[in-house]
Amino acid sequence: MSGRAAARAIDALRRGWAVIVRASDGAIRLMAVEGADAITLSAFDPAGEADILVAAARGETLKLANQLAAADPDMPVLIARAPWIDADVAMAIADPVLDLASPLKGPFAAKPLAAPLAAKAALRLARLAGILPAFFVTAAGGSDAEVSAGDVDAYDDAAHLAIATRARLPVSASETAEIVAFRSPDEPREHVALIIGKRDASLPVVRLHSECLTGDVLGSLKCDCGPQLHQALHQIADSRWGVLLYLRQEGRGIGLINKLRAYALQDQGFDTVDANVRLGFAIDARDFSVAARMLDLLGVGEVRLLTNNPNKVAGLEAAGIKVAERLPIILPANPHNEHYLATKRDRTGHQL
Ligand SMILES: Nc1nc2c(ncn2[C@@H]2O[C@H](COP(=O)(O)OP(=O)(O)OP(=O)(O)O)[C@@H](O)[C@H]2O)c(=O)[nH]1
Ligand SMILES: [Zn+2]
Repeated sequence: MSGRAAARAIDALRRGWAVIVRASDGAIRLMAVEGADAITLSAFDPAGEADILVAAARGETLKLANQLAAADPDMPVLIARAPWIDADVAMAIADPVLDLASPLKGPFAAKPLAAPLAAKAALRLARLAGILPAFFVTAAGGSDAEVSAGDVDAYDDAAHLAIATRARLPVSASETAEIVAFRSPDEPREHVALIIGKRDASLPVVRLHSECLTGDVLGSLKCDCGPQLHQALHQIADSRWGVLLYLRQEGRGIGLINKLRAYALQDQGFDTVDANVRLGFAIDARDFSVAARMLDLLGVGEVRLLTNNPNKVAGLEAAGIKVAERLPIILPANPHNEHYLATKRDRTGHQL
């Protein structure tokens, strides 16, 4: 297993380069639809025969399903290439945000997948690369960067995360705080922990905060992240001691650009859950084992967790951290995030 192969494949896909994905059932050669243009597409596929692989949910919107969908509803769909499907049409097939502006005409036809496991690994790679889950696909061949399904799965394995450095960091919520930075050799995202107060034998109050550029930095009113971050820092400062983990899991794990695509779908009337699904991603793509590993490296095995999300409690416990108590973190809604908070309460089990 090689973290390097997955890192190279992710980098290549983001740059619009070809990648070969190999699984136990075969291999496929792919290039991201996002970012392809007439020139790169004809270099990738001179014969104009590459089919288009999309997530099951996108297939559903296009009224297409894979031959194996009955057994596995998450099975990606391979759309047969037709001569009129160029790079621009493929982008309209890939990106649901464009549906209003360019209603898709078709007819589209689904083809059986030659290597379903390789196709599924390709879609996992799309999430890790923060791109739309849509690819031009040909049979494997040539000398492009190659990655195995096992490499893809091992890529964000938290096991290799280590403490890189630590320093005192007085913050407005508490002058007694220390920042600890974590790094993994395989993965560029740097997570940090802020330890607040004086550590003692009592259970720490812990908050897992997933990065939200729009809310944390720009003061977005669409979500509750910014105020929650500051409230959490103060709640921890008011306890004996605790830890805030700042996790680089922007957009519940789908990345900034895909989150903003989800926002564009929300502008069209979809809620936060349906927007993720429509893009072809899980409702919540986060993996809390990274948080568990960080706590473990800090010597914390049991916590009082600040969250309204029972899935966070379950995720952390599944990864080996004991959650002695769940502490709610409740903030007033505003007119822009009222619907978002109601969706979290009604559709993702948040206890608000
Ligand atoms: N994909 C997507 N991500 C969003 C959206 N709104 C906010 N986010 C992301 O959701 C994450 C914030 O979730 P958290 O506050 O950590 O967790 P939570 O699941 O709401 O649970 P709590 O602990 O109760 O706050 C951040 O990564 C945000 O970027 C959205 O509409 N779509
Ligand atoms: Zn947010």
